[in-house]
Amino acid sequence: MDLDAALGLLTEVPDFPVPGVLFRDLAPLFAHAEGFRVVTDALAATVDPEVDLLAAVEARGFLLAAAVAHARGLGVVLVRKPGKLPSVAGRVEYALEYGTATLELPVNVVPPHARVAVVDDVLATGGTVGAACRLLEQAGAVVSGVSVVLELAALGGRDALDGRRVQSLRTA
Ligand SMILES: O=P(O)(O)OC[C@H]1O[C@H](OP(=O)(O)OP(=O)(O)O)[C@H](O)[C@@H]1O
Ligand SMILES: Nc1ncnc2[nH]cnc12
Repeated sequence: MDLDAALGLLTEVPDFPVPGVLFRDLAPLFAHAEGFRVVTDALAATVDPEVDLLAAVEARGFLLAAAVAHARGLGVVLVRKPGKLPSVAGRVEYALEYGTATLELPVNVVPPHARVAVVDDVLATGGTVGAACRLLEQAGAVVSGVSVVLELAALGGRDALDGRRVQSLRTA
């Protein structure tokens, strides 16, 4: 299966989770052994060889980052939604395409000056990945780049990331 066919496993769901949003559902891709491998290998190839660590945002980002981490021999910083972490190193609030949210960074997982690549499934407004980048940078890390499966260009996520390097497998 090639990358185009693998990305063809994504489906579009109108008016989810709120009216007016065209939701891009990666569940069929995650459930397809070959499609998932093709996409995670392609995503792994976008990650700067010099990085020390990956970071990902709960929940879909965790799945992709774990596969990329395995492929590249890296660890993953788990950036979490509120109330999950016993000790919080940093917290940011941000706006989503559909609502607002908060992310938290665990203590003692990001070494100062670590070079970190952020992995996620969808870049929409950039609120989520931007918040993760700010958390990592507040902790003293350097964000070397952002790798996503799908970029929704009309929502301006790339511009919201203030010049950080963004690589997407597909732009819609
Ligand atoms: O660029 P943005 O506008 O911030 O949107 C992209 C984010 O939205 C989705 O996460 P969601 O919060 O829906 O969580 P999930 O992974 O738990 O489904 C997606 O997984 C991205 O992280
Ligand atoms: N349209 C969308 N589809 C899937 N995930 C999203 N996250 C933010 N916007 C999204």
